[in-house]
Amino acid sequence: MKTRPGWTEVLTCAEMRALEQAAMDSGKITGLALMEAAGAAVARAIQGRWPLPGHATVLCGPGNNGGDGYAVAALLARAGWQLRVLGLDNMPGPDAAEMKRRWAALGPIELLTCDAFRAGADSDVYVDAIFGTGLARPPEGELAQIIALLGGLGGDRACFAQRLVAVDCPSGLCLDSGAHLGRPRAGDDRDPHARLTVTFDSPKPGHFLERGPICCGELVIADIGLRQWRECDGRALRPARLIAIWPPLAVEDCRAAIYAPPANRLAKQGGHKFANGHALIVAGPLGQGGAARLGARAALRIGAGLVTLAPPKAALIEHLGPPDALMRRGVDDDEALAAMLADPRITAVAIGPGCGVDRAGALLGAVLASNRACVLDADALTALAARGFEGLHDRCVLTPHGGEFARLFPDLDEKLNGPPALRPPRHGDAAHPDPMRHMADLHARAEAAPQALTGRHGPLYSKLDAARNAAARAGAVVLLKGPDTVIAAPDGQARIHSAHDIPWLATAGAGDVLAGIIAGLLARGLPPLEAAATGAFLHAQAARRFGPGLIADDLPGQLPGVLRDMGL
Ligand SMILES: NC(=O)C1=CN([C@@H]2O[C@H](COP(=O)(O)OP(=O)(O)OC[C@H]3O[C@@H](n4cnc5c(N)ncnc54)[C@H](O)[C@@H]3O)[C@@H](O)[C@H]2O)[C@@H](O)CC1
Ligand SMILES: [K+]
Repeated sequence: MKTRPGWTEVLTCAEMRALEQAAMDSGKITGLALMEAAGAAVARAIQGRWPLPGHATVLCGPGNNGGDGYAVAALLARAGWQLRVLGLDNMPGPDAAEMKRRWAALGPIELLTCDAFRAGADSDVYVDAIFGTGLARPPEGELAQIIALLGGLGGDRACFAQRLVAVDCPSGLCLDSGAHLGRPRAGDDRDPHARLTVTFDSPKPGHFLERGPICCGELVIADIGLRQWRECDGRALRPARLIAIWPPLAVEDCRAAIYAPPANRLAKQGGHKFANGHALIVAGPLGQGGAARLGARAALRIGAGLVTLAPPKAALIEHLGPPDALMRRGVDDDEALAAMLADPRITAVAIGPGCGVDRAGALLGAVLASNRACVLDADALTALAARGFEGLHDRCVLTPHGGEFARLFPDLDEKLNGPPALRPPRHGDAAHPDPMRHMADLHARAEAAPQALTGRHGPLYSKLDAARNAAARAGAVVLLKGPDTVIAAPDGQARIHSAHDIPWLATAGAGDVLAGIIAGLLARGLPPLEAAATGAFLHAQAARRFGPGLIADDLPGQLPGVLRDMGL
């Protein structure tokens, strides 16, 4: 698969509202015009996928998402579609009311109830315009049941999933977090899955996080005329930029980021190998060197000029094999490491993979005192949790998975996932004797007290919030791993990399390779946030390029092809 790397800006729901308000306050555009543009974008997306007019059922909720639904209905009807529109007996805001009035001149509005929904004839397309960014609490009563029906409660999951078009999001999804309000965080069978979601101006975090990518289906980002406010005045509305690195969107490429690092301290050395930096990968005791070797190989492949592997002297014998390009130097203690790091040509360090917690704890002080750009992963994170954050600085990149994050930031983890006793087992946890039973227990407890797993008031605390809070507290870049990787810097800048499409990347040693790629990019002079975000992307691209059957050893060898695909 050849994809060009791209990125797109992401707005939280509050930022989206602020942007819309700024545009309307300028007097140059009205809310009604925005809603017309939104409705037109959804109608266009439907007509693009169902070129022949057919039957459509449009479900309109109480607010502006519902207003978009009435606008879609009117446009489809004018294009020759047969429409069935269900809505609420309420008085929405002025723009949605105008759309409702316009539709009412064209056709009837049935009351949006379960019975009415079930009674109607089958449709080619179902448009979910019940809730969008305004969802503030879990849907209840009839609306909750209709949403559950769309999710396949009546056994119709497969039948709706291919025909469901979501306006902004499948209803019930919190667009700031990607979780469902008042529902088990790990998801639920009743969550609607759309074939297509059309969102406006910019994606929201919930399109990329947690259940979002699974429930939204194909994501279409429609320009509705807000761009000029986002690009000019919008800066003031969004002090901390959030960017999603999202392969299908080729907005810009990251070629410049990789091969013209702006801050390469050694650039003046021209084409010399030291101009590409020197990465030091700390390795562990005899018999545990594989993880660090994977990282070292990845650092070489991503273009670090030199890579040195540093195991204890007694373990050097384990590293006699390839790659021959790799240098090896024994390091037994913190003094030896400090002496090695006195060489200014070493531009980045990675410590943790296969290191052993004791050795990582003993060497961590020397790594941090050297003030070098560094990646702290695996055992180094466990050691850090025990030792505290003193000495961390803004050139450190912490790469925890969920379990390591919980050890480092237990309060943030609890805010995100609920008390440890109530969250699903995950990577890094002590093995649960019976994971299936454990999940069943969790679901039962969540049914009894849904607020135990997610809050009942939106927006929910998100993985993005957790990573940002963690980065601010640690004073370092935090890369929180998962199918949705969030990377945050202490100043609030953040990146999301969504990789739900490559489940085969969850394989032993993949994290060690990621640490090596980031160390290689840091060694080349990339700033820590960019090194971590670009690293996460390249790592995922390598897995995409290889496909299923991947083992971590395959990843570094894919990197040259990934770079070639990007035109490098
Ligand atoms: N912000 C923008 O720039 C634009 C927004 N548009 C549409 O407007 C939507 C947001 O509109 P709204 O803010 O009106 O919100 P929604 O239409 O998403 O929410 C509906 C209303 O229901 C109420 N509500 C929330 N949770 C509820 C619950 N559980 N049960 C019952 N009622 C509940 C809220 O008070 C809200 O006003 C977007 O998703 C999008 O579809 C578009 O028209 C284009 C421009
Ligand atoms: K919706």
